[in-house]
Amino acid sequence: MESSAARRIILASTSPRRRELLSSLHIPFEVVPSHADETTPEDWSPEIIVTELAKRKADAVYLSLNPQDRQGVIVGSDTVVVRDHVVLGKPKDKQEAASMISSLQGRSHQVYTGVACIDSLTGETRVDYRMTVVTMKALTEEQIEAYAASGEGLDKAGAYGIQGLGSTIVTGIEGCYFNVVGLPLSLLAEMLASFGIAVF
Ligand SMILES: Cc1cn([C@H]2C[C@H](O)[C@@H](COP(=O)(O)OP(=O)(O)OP(=O)(O)O)O2)c(=O)[nH]c1=O
Repeated sequence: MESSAARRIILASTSPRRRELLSSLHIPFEVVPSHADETTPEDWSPEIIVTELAKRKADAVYLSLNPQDRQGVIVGSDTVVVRDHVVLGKPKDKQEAASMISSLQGRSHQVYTGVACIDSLTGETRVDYRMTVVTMKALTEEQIEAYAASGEGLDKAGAYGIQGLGSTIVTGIEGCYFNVVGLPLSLLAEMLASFGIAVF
């Protein structure tokens, strides 16, 4: 298998979480923020939304590279929370954050993350996703307001962060933890391996 040092990895993301998660694989990478259009038709399923948006994010960076700089593998990713078939992205303010948490507490929901990898040398693209079930404890109105007021969930799908204070309101998960935080590392490692990049 080709050495990972021979291929660049470009993370097409503005997310500090995705950067931290990718760092934990101990492979060199660079970050190029991607500003793709994230609007989607109403009737798209969560699977289609996250795979299509992951691809759009990776594509935007691919297209921004000079043809002579196209050597690395570009990684794009997108996360949504789904409750009763309703897709929740990031809240627009603390009020919407409180209403999202109110709808998620005391029950389970799904978190979908799509990952797209583009080999910028050949244009070959792989896209896949993972789904994790997250269960949240029942919360009082005061607890919901206090958590929303912390601001932690404002830049996160579903208005919470399982990796922060949100850890105290999540009672369990089924599936990949890293998928909830925005980058399913076991899936990513498989996708990189298919491009000849071994993480160990
Ligand atoms: C549910 C959940 C989501 N999140 C985050 C992961 C994603 O960064 C974010 C969902 O928004 P995304 O639109 O997937 O990503 P982003 O805008 O943060 O970054 P990018 O530039 O790559 O598009 O929510 C957590 O950090 N913790 C959680 O528990």
